[in-house]
Amino acid sequence: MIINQSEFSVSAVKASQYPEGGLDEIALAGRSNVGKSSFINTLLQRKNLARTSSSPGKTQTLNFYRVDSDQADFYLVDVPGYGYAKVSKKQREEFGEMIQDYLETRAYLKGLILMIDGRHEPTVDDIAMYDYAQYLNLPILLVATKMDKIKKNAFNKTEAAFRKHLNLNKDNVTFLPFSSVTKLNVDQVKDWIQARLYEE
Ligand SMILES: Nc1nc2c(ncn2[C@@H]2O[C@H](COP(=O)(O)OP(=O)(O)OP(=O)(O)O)[C@@H](O)[C@H]2O)c(=O)[nH]1
Ligand SMILES: [Mg+2]
Repeated sequence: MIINQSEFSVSAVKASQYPEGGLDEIALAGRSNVGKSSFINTLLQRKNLARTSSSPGKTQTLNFYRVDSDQADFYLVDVPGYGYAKVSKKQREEFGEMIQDYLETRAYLKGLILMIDGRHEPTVDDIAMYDYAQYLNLPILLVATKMDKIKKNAFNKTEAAFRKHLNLNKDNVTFLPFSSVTKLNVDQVKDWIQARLYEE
């Protein structure tokens, strides 16, 4: 897939604000600071389209990015990170509701990219999110992020740590190590998205 153009489309906190274009959507979920917004910029070859930050909790709304490609056009949807301690309980509940509403009701949603920090074992929150993603019954691309921080010969350790906590032997799950710094596996991510856009 070749990406021709991309633009920020809309921020939403409720269904009435989702875009009406009728395009398929691919959502990104993962802990705060795991690298979701960086992943979008890397994939779309844009420096600062999605705002990134070294302090967690940067993305607070569902952000829809419209992507024009040589295949079908689609939206990438940046979802606020979970497991961020510095928000109030009420705020966390509102976040949860906003994310659940979107993931459970959006008919255009064709796949979920779940991002987990490749430098550490999956956390309790990561495992809960993975279980929830299974319940949603969507194709899942499980991405191990920040792999530029891991030596090549330790890659299998990361995968083993993931396998220890998450059942990866499922038809709907694809696992990929990734780095926004070295652009590791960007083409494989694009291939996975492309396949989702032509699935019934
Ligand atoms: N080394 C390295 N750092 C990365 C990578 N991806 C992201 N980062 C850094 O991790 C921090 C968080 O990145 P973001 O992309 O803002 O993370 P996010 O998941 O969107 O965070 P929230 O919006 O808070 O949920 C930033 O300091 C990034 O520069 C990567 O592949 N390698
Ligand atoms: Mg973000």
